[in-house]
Amino acid sequence: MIPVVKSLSVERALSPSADKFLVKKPTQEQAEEAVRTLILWAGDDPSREGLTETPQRVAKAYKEFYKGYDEDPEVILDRVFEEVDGYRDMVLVRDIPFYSHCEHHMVPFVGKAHIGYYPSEGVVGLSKLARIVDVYARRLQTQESMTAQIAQVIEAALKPRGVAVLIEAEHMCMSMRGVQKQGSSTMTTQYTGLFKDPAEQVRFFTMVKSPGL
Ligand SMILES: Nc1nc2c(ncn2[C@@H]2O[C@H](COP(=O)(O)OP(=O)(O)OP(=O)(O)O)[C@@H](O)[C@H]2O)c(=O)[nH]1
Ligand SMILES: [Zn+2]
Repeated sequence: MIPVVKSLSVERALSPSADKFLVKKPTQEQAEEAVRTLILWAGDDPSREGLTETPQRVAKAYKEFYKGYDEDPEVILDRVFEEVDGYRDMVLVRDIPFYSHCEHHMVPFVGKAHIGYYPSEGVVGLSKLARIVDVYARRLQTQESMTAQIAQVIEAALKPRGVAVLIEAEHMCMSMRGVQKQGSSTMTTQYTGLFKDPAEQVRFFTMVKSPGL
């Protein structure tokens, strides 16, 4: 859940999934000023030559890192293909790479998502599953909420007989700072419908980890 930013006036929805948390978006100038403050906080001089254009670049990069706030996953999953000649077995898209930022430190966590589902009324374009991963990855959240949100939106849009989402990632907040445990990875899973059955979970996991192309 995204907390209300009380110091900002109620004006603009932060994201489609957070309609009730309305905040005013700062101007480009305000964003750049905030970056200058952080450069000072780091101990450097924002007016030295190498750093003068940095605030502008960081503000631009943030637009890319967090563009998921401007995207609606339900629109992405809008198109369902019903003609699949009776295909009913699992559809699995695995090894979808993503870059995200944890909401606790705003430091990257990087990994792969695997999404499986059993179709009922139709199938969705395969690329759309990867796009859904990016929508949530490009917002601030925890790995757990990202996993749950991906499963929920597929469930709502496709009404499949079951959805399985597995995410594995390395959190830079655990490797480059804090506890400093390089190479540890975190796995999260969310299962609905048929995937509540442990045998289905084993099948999903076996397919995810089977040798690739
Ligand atoms: N559950 C969960 N925790 C996360 C995620 N990303 C970062 N964290 C953790 O968030 C926690 C924040 O803990 P705090 O004690 O409030 O902050 P901190 O002092 O910076 O913690 P340390 O990382 O232990 O130095 C840390 O344990 C992080 O490892 C995530 O996606 N899911
Ligand atoms: Zn973190």
